[in-house]
Amino acid sequence: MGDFFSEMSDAEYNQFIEDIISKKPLTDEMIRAMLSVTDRNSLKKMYDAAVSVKERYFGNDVYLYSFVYFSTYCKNQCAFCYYNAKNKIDRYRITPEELREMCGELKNTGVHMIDLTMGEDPHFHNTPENLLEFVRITKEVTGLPVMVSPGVVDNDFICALQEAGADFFALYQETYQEELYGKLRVGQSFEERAAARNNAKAAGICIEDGILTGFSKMKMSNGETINPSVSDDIESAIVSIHGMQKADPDQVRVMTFEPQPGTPLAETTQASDLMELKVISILRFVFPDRLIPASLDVAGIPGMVDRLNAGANVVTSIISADSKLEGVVNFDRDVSLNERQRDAKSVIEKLHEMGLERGSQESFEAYLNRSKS
Ligand SMILES: C[S@@+](CC[C@H](N)C(=O)[O-])C[C@H]1O[C@@H](n2cnc3c(N)ncnc32)[C@H](O)[C@@H]1O
Ligand SMILES: C[C@H](CCN)[C@@H](N)C(=O)O
Ligand code: SF4
Repeated sequence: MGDFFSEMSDAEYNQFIEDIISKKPLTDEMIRAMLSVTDRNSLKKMYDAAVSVKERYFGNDVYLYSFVYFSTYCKNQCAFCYYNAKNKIDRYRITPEELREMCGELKNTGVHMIDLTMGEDPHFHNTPENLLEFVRITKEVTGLPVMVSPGVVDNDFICALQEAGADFFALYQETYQEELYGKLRVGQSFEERAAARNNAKAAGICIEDGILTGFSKMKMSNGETINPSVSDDIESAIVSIHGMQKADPDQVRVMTFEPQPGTPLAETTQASDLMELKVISILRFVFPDRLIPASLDVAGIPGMVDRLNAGANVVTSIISADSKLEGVVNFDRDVSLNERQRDAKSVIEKLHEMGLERGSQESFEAYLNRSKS
């Protein structure tokens, strides 16, 4: 028995691509069928279709974001996250002076935007001026657009971030399967998280939403169980893709959950990237003209190649080679700093090998301005 792509004639396959480009919606049956594809040739056809759609809107342009994880303190206890408040790890918080120095180094590396990310650190959550100062420093020193990833903050804070110069607000729902959400973002309101992203959109800031895959075999260290139909990646992805559509995000992502030491989900079996690659292609079919990241945090530059070849057009989590800062998933946590290959120069070299180009800063900022209007 064939699958969604193997049964298509060449004419039907080309028509499928044209339908996607003209934004014909996918049915749940189509999404389920695509997520169920396992045959290598059919996967290649799915990825190639996604790349064809991406090329129609973005050509060979790829955009690069530098990642500044400026505070790893957090008051939350997300079951999947290394920086979970209960995890006994070394944490850091950089100073405004250190940020200024880092921005000076990042300024001319070829990145299009700086992503300022933090745990939900009370030092910034209880005193918003501390984060607003970081946004202003980054804008002043680099002159580049700034993404903020502060976690859930109230509307006044969001409006102040917009006034301080924030261009993008990243806040990932992880899943729109609310029972699964409750097991992942323990004690955190689903509605408040979604509302913060909507408030950022209303404040005129571009927004990024995102989901995780890799929970089909989740194992809670406290012995708690979860209904397999709730943690099933295919059903969760379908619910989540529709959930993300509601807020009309300017960027959408998917990442593979990587179990982290010292966390409630540490014993979960690490899933392959396959589901992430399929979801990237389906995100391209559902959001044909939007930014879709390939995160270096999950599988570095080798992983970036697969994700770009599945329809992504942004490379994120770029960390300069000598940086002492962390990633989030940190696939390379155990690699010594100077062996980490997540710098912009290495990324751009690989893009050229792939026949891709670093997009112009003008085209990136034109996208931001179109999205904000
Ligand atoms: C951007 S970082 C921190 C920003 C902010 N504290 C927040 O939670 O939104 C948080 C994101 O990284 C991703 N993440 C965290 N731990 C992960 C893991 N172990 N595997 C994959 N993705 C992970 C999740 O999507 C999560 O929303
Ligand atoms: C998850 C992080 C992004 C936050 N806005 C970063 N490590 C990434 O993978 O892009
Ligand atoms: S995902 Fe964000 S909020 Fe959750 S524990 Fe990690 S840093 Fe904190």
